[in-house]
Amino acid sequence: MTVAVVDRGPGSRALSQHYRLPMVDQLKEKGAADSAALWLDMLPEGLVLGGDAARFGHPLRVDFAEGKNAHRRRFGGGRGQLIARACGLKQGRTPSIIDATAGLGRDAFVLASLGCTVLMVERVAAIAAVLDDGLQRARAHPEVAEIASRLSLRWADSISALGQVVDEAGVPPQVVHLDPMFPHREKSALVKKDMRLFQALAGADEDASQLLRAALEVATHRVVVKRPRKAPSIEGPAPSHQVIGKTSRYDIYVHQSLS
Ligand SMILES: C[S@@+](CC[C@H](N)C(=O)[O-])C[C@H]1O[C@@H](n2cnc3c(N)ncnc32)[C@H](O)[C@@H]1O
Repeated sequence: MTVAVVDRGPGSRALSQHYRLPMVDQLKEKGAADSAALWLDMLPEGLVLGGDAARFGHPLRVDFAEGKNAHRRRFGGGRGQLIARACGLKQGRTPSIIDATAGLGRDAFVLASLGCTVLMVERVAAIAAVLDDGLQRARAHPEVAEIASRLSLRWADSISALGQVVDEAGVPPQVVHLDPMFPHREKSALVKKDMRLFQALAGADEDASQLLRAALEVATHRVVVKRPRKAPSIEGPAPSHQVIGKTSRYDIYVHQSLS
């Protein structure tokens, strides 16, 4: 799927060079000539990722201070929620975490809001670009700046680069969090439009078993993998145990317990 950067001057050109994405002339209006194309546009409210509205719905933007992220921060259930239990945040523990499938950073933001330092890794350029933009704005936002100071981002493929990312960070993570895409079942008309955009860009992450292997090599304590509740585990070693919620579950692969 092609993603082009809308030409709005030097900032957008730098973005296109950094992520090696083509530019599109503003006058051609964001890929209107090609309904399969997606675009990144630097607007006053932040970097937005969009495409043909009938196919993909509203453009996406990462905003850690508003919307779903803000709601989950206020009412999400703190350390009682599934992700916190899976990552071992019991009794005040705040492990260091790599989120090796960062996406829009929602899970990483939850973990950072509970006190963890989280290094996010995302391999799709356009997703990494909107996530980085959201992170920069969060660092300047009084309500979430403190949380955002615990988040960092690398644009890389975790399968090939996790070892190098860890070397650069200087300390191996205690926990690696994985939430690969899961192939969707029949009811594609019911798949939310922003998910369709995401699926068009990220695909079905069919190399998840290689990702699990790479994660197991770098995590000192555990790897946690989010799955739909009834989905099979990722091909590879059997999980040590599971934490099961209403719609999703975590498979947990333990090297040693978190103290
Ligand atoms: C389901 S989404 C993750 C959503 C994320 N947990 C959140 O809260 O926003 C999966 C993401 O993982 C990314 N991904 C999958 N395999 C990856 C890999 N090997 N390296 C880096 N990113 C990967 C995909 O590009 C996609 O953006």
